[in-house]
Amino acid sequence: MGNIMVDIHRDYKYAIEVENGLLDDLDRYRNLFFRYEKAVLITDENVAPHYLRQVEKQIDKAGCKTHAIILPAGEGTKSLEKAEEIYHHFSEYNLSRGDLVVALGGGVVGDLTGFCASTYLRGVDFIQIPTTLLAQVDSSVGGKVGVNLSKGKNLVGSFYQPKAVIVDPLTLKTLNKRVFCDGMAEVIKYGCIQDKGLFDRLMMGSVQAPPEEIDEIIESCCTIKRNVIQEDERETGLRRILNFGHTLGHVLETYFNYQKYSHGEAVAIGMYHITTKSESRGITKEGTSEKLKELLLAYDLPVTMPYLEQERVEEILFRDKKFSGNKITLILLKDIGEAVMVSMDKNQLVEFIV
Ligand SMILES: NC(=O)c1ccc[n+]([C@@H]2O[C@H](COP(=O)([O-])OP(=O)(O)OC[C@H]3O[C@@H](n4cnc5c(N)ncnc54)[C@H](O)[C@@H]3O)[C@@H](O)[C@H]2O)c1
Ligand SMILES: O=C(O)C(=O)C[C@@H](O)[C@H](O)[C@H](O)COP(=O)(O)O
Ligand SMILES: [Zn+2]
Repeated sequence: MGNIMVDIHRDYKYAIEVENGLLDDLDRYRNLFFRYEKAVLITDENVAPHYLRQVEKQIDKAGCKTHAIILPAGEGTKSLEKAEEIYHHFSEYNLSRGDLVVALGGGVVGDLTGFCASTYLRGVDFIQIPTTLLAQVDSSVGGKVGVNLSKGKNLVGSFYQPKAVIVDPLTLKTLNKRVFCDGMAEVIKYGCIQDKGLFDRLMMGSVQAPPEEIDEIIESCCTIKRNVIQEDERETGLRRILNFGHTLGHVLETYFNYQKYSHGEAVAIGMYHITTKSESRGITKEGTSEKLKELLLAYDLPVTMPYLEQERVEEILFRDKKFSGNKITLILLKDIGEAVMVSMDKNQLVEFIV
């Protein structure tokens, strides 16, 4: 059980605490809550019945008045329309720069809440209480916040770090299997890009939610992400490796209007597909894509590319925010645990992945 410090620069230093039962022990954050007169808690309809009251009670007890916003669950909620609704709530509630916003939920709630916190009054403090595996290993850390447009994934957003990340792996007990496996896609991503030991450990046996070891896995992933973002908060270099599998993954999510594939599933197909391509070109060690496929399938994640119309793929692909002019940096594997960045132009990208 650990406390991982993120130290980006003077203004951005926060702890990621990972501990079973932490949601029953928010008293240890009383010095943080005490700083704020009021807090707006944002969550969704699936998370609220399990955890909202528990969190509200403890924040209230610390002397910070709470107000809750319960959103519909699902990727469709990560939208400008919902952001606007949240801004209205903030203004009705007279939220000030001296108040706090709390994201209690998965990556959808976290990304949207962080985005609203980063933009309302040009910035209100926020904390992350992630309740899905994906949010605990990835989205709650590192400060990428934002919303989707129908034309593309996460096209509107900012970098805005939370004041704290509070991870209670016991919340994973109420997740359904599909959502748990989504999170495993990002865990597998970390193994692929930087941690062969983690990849091999996953290959040795199936991890269920929440097993004894899930807290260790969460900590390993958060430590990798912390190290990456401490070196490169704004994704001008190393941070790009966290996007392995995402170039195609985001195309798939957008192409099907965020309905067919969850984020983890789309990333799973993206990682496998790109690795078969790079392997066939001799960039990736032979056999890597087979190993990756075996691991993804073990977590019921998809690997098969659906039929896609090339014109529409290109239209979505070319809006990827990793483009700078005509050039994009694509993340590939040399081997399990070793990512490489390859710069290519639009034509080369299409040739490479389509
Ligand atoms: N900001 C980042 O760095 C980053 C990183 C990775 C992914 N993301 C984003 O995260 C989003 C996906 O997040 P997600 O997979 O957590 O999806 P999600 O937030 O939609 O949650 C998945 C489902 O699980 C439910 N749920 C959440 N916690 C629960 C719990 N403890 N018990 C029962 N049900 C629970 C939710 O209501 C939802 O139905 C995508 O939009 C993706 O782009 C962002
Ligand atoms: O934190 C990052 O950096 C990542 O790329 C993590 C990804 O898992 C995540 O899906 C992220 O939201 C993708 O960001 P985007 O900038 O490609 O939209
Ligand atoms: Zn992701």
